Parts: sequence; C-alpha cells; structure tokens
Amino acid sequence: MKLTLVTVSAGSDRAIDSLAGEYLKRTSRYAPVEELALKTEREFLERVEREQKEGAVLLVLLDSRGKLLTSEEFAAALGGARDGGKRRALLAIGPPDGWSPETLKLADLTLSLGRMTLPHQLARLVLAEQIYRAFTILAGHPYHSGH
Ligand SMILES: C[S@@+](CC[C@H](N)C(=O)[O-])C[C@H]1O[C@@H](n2cnc3c(N)ncnc32)[C@H](O)[C@@H]1O
Repeated sequence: MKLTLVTVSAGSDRAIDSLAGEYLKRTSRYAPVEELALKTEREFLERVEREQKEGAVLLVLLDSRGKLLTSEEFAAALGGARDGGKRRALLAIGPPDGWSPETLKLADLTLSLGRMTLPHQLARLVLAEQIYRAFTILAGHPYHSGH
C-alpha cells in the first residue's frame, strides 16, 4: 500500500519540510510514501477520484472534531487497510477553513490529533511522525514504547 500525505495549503515551512521529510524517509523502510501539496479542496477531490479509478483507496481526512485514536489504534487502521488489499492510502490535512461537510462524508476515517486546532504545517508534522510510529508498531520495532 502506497501512502500519500496530502496538505491542502498554499504555504510551506522549510523547518517542517526537513522534519516531516525525515519521518517519511524513515517510513519508506516499511512502505512507499510520498508528499503532495495541493492548493484547493477541488484539486484534492479530483485526485481522490483518479486514485479510486485505479483501485481501492483508504481515505483518512484530518479534522480536529474527528476520531481520537491511540497510536496503536491508528497503526491497526493502517495495517488493516494494507492487509485488506488497499492499493493506496491518502492521508490529508484540510484547507484553511477545514474540510467541507460533503468531503468529510467521503472519508473512511476522520482523524483528530486532539481537540485543539493546529496550523497546517504542525498538523502535517505530527501526522508524518504518527505514520512512522504506526509502521514501527506494526513491525514490532522498539521506537514505540507505548507511553
Ligand atoms: C488550520 S486548520 C483549519 C482550521 C479551521 N479553520 C477550523 O477552525 O477548524 C487546517 C487543517 O489542519 C488540520 N488540523 C488542524 N488541527 C487539527 C487537529 N487537532 N486534528 C486533526 N487535524 C487538524 C485539519 O485537516 C484542518 O482542516
């Protein structure tokens, strides 16, 4: 299962690029992974549609009002999708005003990183680290001690 971390945002931040890039590089030991920056929700929906035509997709939309999971539960969600034959996972940080209700309805999982609102780039960094953590959990690597 190939992973794509999508950020719908006009901006970026060099310090975050470097840290998020490091986590995704580490993740690539376990699964192919890439990042994608898109400007609008419309562009994102077009991308989702294209991917769905090519095969099964796990769609995870980040939203502060979404589901709160432990790292183990998040790992289980990714592992279940991978082992259940999903070709691709799209994990996406939403636009400045958040996802529209119509887009949220498309999600297999609406994931919250906590009830506080984070700026795009911080949400992206936390998500990149949690993706890496999830794969270390699935692999039984000692990076995750469980606390
Ligand atoms: C700057 S936030 C948008 C905030 C929006 N104006 C609001 O008040 O909900 C941009 C994106 O970051 C992500 N985000 C921010 N905080 C989050 C959190 N606590 N959990 C999950 N995603 C978060 C979401 O994908 C959100 O769509």
